[in-house]
Amino acid sequence: MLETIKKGLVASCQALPDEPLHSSFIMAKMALAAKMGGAVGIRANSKGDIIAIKQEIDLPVIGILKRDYPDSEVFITATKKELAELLESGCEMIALDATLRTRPNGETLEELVSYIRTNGPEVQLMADISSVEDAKNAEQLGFDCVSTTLFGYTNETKGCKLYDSDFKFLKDILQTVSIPVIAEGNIITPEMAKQVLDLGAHSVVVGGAISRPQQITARFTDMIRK
Ligand SMILES: CC(=O)N[C@H](C=O)[C@@H](O)[C@H](O)[C@H](O)COP(=O)(O)O
Repeated sequence: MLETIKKGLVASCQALPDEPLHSSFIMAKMALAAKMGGAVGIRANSKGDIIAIKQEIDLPVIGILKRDYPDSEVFITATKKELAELLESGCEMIALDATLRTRPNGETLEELVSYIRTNGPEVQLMADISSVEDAKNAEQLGFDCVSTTLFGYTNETKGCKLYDSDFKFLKDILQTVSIPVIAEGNIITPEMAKQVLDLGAHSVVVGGAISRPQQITARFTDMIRK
């Protein structure tokens, strides 16, 4: 999958239960629209959405499974249970929270990596990271790539945006690891997508700016009200 998405756009097509477009049917159509627009890969949440997307189009999929646990802040593919479900979805790559935070049920990131390498050796692994330390650790554990997904979404990085200080965080990660770095999170314009690729990102994942109409609409209404 990494070869297919090189220097291309991956569209994240996700709508959680509290979002208006929550529906595997709609996510599959969203993915089709993204393909028609030139996306080379899809990032999607849940076995049901991924299966629906795979029935609609032939692009490779980065699968995740978001689930909240009471004993941990980790919610993107947190435990082996989510990995097992994703292995049944047919996705080419699995992304998981690779922060150094404590996981639910005391499971460790190392255990999860070895679970996938044993049970789905053909599936590539993306580390969703929030810091330079996360990135280093993920490379050591043998992840195939890292993504800047969680920068701005942990207690330590709350309020940060990937584009802050001219994408300083992305530049730091690019200097830290030698595995491919995917730029993801708050990339909201075509210019930003081009910029992160020019900086050296392997590919770029865009979510809300493509597939969350409520976010897109708010960008217009916020500007009009100013
Ligand atoms: C932090 C978190 O839960 N991120 C999720 C990860 O899959 C998605 O909700 C994001 O849409 C995705 O990362 C793309 O980012 P953006 O929608 O900003 O382009």
